[in-house]
Amino acid sequence: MQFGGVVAVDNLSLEVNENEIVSLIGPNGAGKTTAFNVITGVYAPTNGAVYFKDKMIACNYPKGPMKKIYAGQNYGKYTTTVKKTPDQITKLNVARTFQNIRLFKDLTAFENVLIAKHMRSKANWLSATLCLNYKEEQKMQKEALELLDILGLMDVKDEIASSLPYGQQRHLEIARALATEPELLLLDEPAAGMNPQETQELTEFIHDIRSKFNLTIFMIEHHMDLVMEISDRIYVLDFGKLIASGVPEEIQNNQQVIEAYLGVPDDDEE
Ligand SMILES: Nc1ncnc2c1ncn2[C@@H]1O[C@H](COP(=O)(O)OP(=O)(O)OP(=O)(O)O)[C@@H](O)[C@H]1O
Repeated sequence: MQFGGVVAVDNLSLEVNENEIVSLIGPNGAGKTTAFNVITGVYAPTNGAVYFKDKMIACNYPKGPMKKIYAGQNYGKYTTTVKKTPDQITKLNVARTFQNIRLFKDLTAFENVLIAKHMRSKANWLSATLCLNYKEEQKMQKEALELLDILGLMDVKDEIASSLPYGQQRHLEIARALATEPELLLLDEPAAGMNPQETQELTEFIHDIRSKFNLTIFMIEHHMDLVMEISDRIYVLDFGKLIASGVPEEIQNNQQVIEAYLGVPDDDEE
């Protein structure tokens, strides 16, 4: 993925298998969020492809002015264009949360989850307003409440999202992502801004939702305790390039990773 002359993600190839928890780590600016944005259809890759359950959901190759300035590898390898919007990718059962929380700030916690439920539904807001599809609407409301309960947000279901403490807003974002009934859940720095105790609770919580919702989880995270405890496998990016991949023990002992990342304490690390 190249932005003008900047190669943000360079020849990255990775896979996440069903039911795994896989983490993508690396220093600031390594290209992690860009990789998520390519996977979820926010950006078309400059030269590359993304597959979900063996189906191509994105594919692109250098075109127009990019033909001249493309600085990556595998020129000529990709020859088709497949571009699904983030919305279409959500409908394929891929959901994500964002580094900077993106809730509907002026709606309640319940409404935030209910809107996400509507993503899965044939009913639209108009038919909901006119009380068409009454049964489906009732079912979605019930499921939204169940999710709020599981996420420990029942007490604040009628609170305006922006008025909730930060930790609860993060939980609400996950509830909203789960409401779209994903098979693959992408979490972009879910523990950002959390203290060690909240981070530990989140670690257990991510474990729980994987089994409860039969999820595959792909996660960007800077909190190494969480990453090392929870990940089945880890990929490490540095300056857009993959420098290591493996199980947590391999990553912890990889000299290149230690130098690039683990050796440099993050500001919010203990
Ligand atoms: N829309 C964009 N236009 C231009 N450059 C971009 C754009 N998005 C990202 N970049 C650049 O791509 C590189 C990778 O950024 P990215 O945000 O993906 O890194 P990151 O690993 O997620 O960092 P962080 O941990 O700080 O979130 C950076 O050099 C960034 O400035």
